[in-house]
Amino acid sequence: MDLLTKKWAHILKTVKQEYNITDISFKTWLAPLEIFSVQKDTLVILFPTDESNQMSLNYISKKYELPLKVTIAEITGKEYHLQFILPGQATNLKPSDVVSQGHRLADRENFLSSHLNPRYTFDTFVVGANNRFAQTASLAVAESPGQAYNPLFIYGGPGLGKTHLMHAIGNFILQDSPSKKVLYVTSEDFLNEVIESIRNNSSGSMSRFRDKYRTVDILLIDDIQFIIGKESTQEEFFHTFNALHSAGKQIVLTSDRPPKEMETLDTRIRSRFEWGLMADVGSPDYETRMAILRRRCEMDRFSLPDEILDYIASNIKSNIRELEGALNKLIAYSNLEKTTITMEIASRELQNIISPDTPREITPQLIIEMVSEHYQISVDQMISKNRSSAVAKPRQIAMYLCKDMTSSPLEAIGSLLGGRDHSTIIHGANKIADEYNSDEELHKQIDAIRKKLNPS
Ligand SMILES: Nc1ncnc2c1ncn2[C@@H]1O[C@H](COP(=O)(O)OP(=O)(O)OP(=O)(O)O)[C@@H](O)[C@H]1O
Repeated sequence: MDLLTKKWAHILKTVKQEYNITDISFKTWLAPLEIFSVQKDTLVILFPTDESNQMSLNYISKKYELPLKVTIAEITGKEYHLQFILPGQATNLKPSDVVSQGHRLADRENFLSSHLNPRYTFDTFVVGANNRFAQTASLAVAESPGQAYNPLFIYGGPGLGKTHLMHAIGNFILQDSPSKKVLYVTSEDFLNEVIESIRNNSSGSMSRFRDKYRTVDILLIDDIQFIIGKESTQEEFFHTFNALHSAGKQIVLTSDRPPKEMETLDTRIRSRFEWGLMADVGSPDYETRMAILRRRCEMDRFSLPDEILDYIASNIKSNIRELEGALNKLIAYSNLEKTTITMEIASRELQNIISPDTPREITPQLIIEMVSEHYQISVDQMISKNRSSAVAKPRQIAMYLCKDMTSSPLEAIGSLLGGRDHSTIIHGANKIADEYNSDEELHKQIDAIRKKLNPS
C-alpha cells in the first residue's frame, strides 16, 4: 500500500511517457486519479469529478485500465485488479471491502457509512453575498456540533449549494473527530426506510431503524420538505428529532422553503425547525458566479478564456448546478473533439442551456407542474376527476394562476387540466380569487407559488 501511494505520481507519469499520452489527456484523465483504497489485490481508484460523470469513468477504464495495470505491475512488482469509482460511489463500497489508506480502518468505515461526498467541503465552497450567512452558520455548527445552533435549517432554491454545505459540515466534523457518527440521508431515504420498517411489521425492523437514527452524533437530512403530508414519516421524524436534540446531538436540515411556508406541516414539527437557526441561500451575484466557474476550472485543470466564463456567468444566473453543467459540457466537448473552446463553439454548444436574457416563460403547463409540486401531488392527480379537496383545491389554484398569469385561452387551460370546459375554469378561478382576499393562509400559499414561478 505504502509503496503504491509513494509511487503513484511516478506510475502516472510513466503511463504518460510509455503510452505517448498528450498533455491534455493526461491532465484530464490521469492526473486527477487518486488511490482510494486497496483490498487484497484490488486497487480502488477514485476519479474526483462530478458524481454523475459515469461517462468519463467508463472512458477511463476502457482506455487506461490496461496501461495502468501493466505499469503498476512493473513498478511495484505486484499485479492488481483495478476498480474505478466516482465520489458518490465511494459510499456504495461495503466498508468491509476496503482497507484504509492513511486513515485507520475504523475511521474509513465510519466515513463510508456517513454517506458523505468527499468533494463537498468548505474548501471547495465559494462564498458570496448570497450564501455568506449560511456558510458562516454551517462552519459554526461544524466547529461546535450540538452547541452552536441546533437544528441548523438551510433553505433556498434549487442548485444553490444547500447540499454542498450540509456535506461540508459532515466532512469537517469527521476530519476533526473521525470517530463521530455522522449520517447524511435525503428525506426520501428516510421516508423509504420508515415505510420499509412499517411494512416488515416486526418490532425488530422498527428498532433497527430507531437504533440507526437515534444513535448518531450528527444527522443531516436533505430536502426535508418531502416529509410534509407523510404522516408516519413525520411522526417518526418528530421522535428522532426529540431524541437527538435532547441528547445534544446536532441536526442539520435543508429545504426548498422556510418553515413558515410549509403550510400543511404539523405545527409541532414546524416549531422544531425554527428552534435553532435558519439560514437562506439565494442566487449568486455575477462575481460569485465567475468565482465558482474559475474554481471549477482550477479543480478540473481546465482553462477557458475570461470571455467565455463571462458568457456563461452572465447568462446562467439562478442555479449553480446549471452553471456547472454548462462548464462540464464545454470540458467534455473539448476533450472529445480535442479542441480548444472558442466563443463560437461555446455559444453553439450551450444554446439549449442558455437563452440570453429571456426570462422563463410562464405557461399553464409550468403553473400546473409548480402547483402540483407545491402541494406534493402528482400532475396526473391534478388533471384527474378526483374531487377530494386535497386535489380539487390545488387544481382550482392552478386555474386561478393560469388565468391570472398567462394569456392562454380558457379552453386551452381547461384542456390541459383534464379536458374541463371554460365555465369550470372560470368558476374555479373566481372561487380562489375570493378566497385569496379573505383567507390569509391561502394568500400566503399562492404568493409563495407565484414567487417560485417568477423569482425575479
Ligand atoms: N458556493 C458554491 N461554491 C462552489 N460550488 C457550489 C456552490 N454552490 C453550489 N455549488 C455546486 O453546485 C452544485 C449544486 O449544489 P447543491 O446540490 O448543493 O444544491 P442544492 O441547493 O442542494 O440543490 P437542490 O435543492 O436542487 O438539491 C453542486 O455541484 C455544488 O458543489
